[in-house]
Amino acid sequence: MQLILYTTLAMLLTAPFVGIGGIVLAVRQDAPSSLVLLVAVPVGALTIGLLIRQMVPASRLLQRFVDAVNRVMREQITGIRVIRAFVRDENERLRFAEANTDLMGVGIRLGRVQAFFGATSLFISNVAAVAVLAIGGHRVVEGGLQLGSLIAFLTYLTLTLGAVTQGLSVFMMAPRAKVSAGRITEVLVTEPSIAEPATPVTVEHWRGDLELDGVTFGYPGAEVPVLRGVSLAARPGRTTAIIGSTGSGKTTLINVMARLLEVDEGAVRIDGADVREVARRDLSELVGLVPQRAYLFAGTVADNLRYGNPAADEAQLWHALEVAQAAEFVRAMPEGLDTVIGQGGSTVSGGQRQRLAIARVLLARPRVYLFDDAFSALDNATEVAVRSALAREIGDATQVIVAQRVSTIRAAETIVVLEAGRVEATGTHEELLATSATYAQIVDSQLTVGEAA
Ligand SMILES: Nc1ncnc2c1ncn2[C@@H]1O[C@H](COP(=O)(O)OP(=O)(O)OP(=O)(O)O)[C@@H](O)[C@H]1O
Repeated sequence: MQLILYTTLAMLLTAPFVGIGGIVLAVRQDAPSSLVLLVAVPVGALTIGLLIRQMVPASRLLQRFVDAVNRVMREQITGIRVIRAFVRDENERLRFAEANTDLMGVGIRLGRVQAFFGATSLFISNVAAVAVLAIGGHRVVEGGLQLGSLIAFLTYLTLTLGAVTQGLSVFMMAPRAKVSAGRITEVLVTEPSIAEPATPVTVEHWRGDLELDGVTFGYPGAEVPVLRGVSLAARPGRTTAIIGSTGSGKTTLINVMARLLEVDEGAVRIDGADVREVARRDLSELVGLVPQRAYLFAGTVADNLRYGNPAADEAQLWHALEVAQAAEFVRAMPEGLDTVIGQGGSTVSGGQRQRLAIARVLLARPRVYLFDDAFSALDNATEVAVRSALAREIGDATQVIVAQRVSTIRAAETIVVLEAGRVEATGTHEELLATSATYAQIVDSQLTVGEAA
């Protein structure tokens, strides 16, 4: 897109002036020789036009193949460890070679037409020059034309034909630019599915009383909904845990609570206000989420923590780290809070990343904390320490915890058992042991594993 804009400004806009100016000046130098221009310009324009038409499909293909090579390369770089672990190097090499061969094929085809394009325009221009010399030369000999005028005419001729070639060559780039423009437009016209409310509700003091009422949600294009008629309540000052087998919809449920996904039916309410009626900024301050895969940005530890609260001072950062049991390892880092973390948190371990993400959300001081499997990479002792420090720190805020381990959730005031997107049972650990077969099964499987170990 940048290239076509530049060439349009630099060439397409100037070409008509140069072309027309050249013709006018040439005719003024010598009218009879201008007959050559009358033939050369249309012939040149037509031939070049036809060549460009030839290039259009190839240019379009080229853009697609460039895409394919980029896609394969990106996948291979991201998945390099998996490729090595499964010794798929050779297959991947072949996949890359295949994408590259396609690109090379169309590149060569296009290169050939382009080379022909250059040669043809030069040929037309030279034939025209020979014709001018033949006509004009006679007239110079006969004394009807000055030698200087003939040379000047030749210059104007070259200028005019050059302008025609240049002007038309911009169209050569048009097909690729059109493909690119299409993609940019696709992004620009995408409407966010999470809309800002027209008249947002304002609540003076949020308490964080979270309620889900008959929530149904399905991912776009999926045949069956992931969540079906889920109703539950998470009260301030209490811990509500969600447990269920893999794929039962726990992460989806958490995302619906934070309004990162919009419900299809039912409603999510905080302090009685439908989250769709709450301004998105208010909601993001109200609800703090530690996602399943905590993401850290390239930057220092402090930068990452301040993502939760840009105004936090050092003492607040250290306090949050203490609560998240992260202070010790941050202190041990070469530059403490100013240690640079690699992109995506690549230079810290999974457990360290989780603890930094917990510290980050603590700094934001939301009223509702959503922990999506946020303790999974911590050993038992660290998890217990984090959980008890958290409980003291966040006091009467609402806590929703998704976990796989029963030990993480057994003390929660309310445990919700999610099965295939439905609430199968709700209660305390003891109640569920007596009433929910699924819960008893989960507990049993973990005990067995524990005992066997
Ligand atoms: N972005 C998505 N698009 C389409 N389907 C999705 C998407 N994310 C999740 N799903 C589907 O929704 C279902 C529930 O996924 P979800 O991640 O909520 O489960 P979960 O209970 O958190 O699982 P886990 O314990 O493995 O993290 C799965 O069947 C999954 O295939």
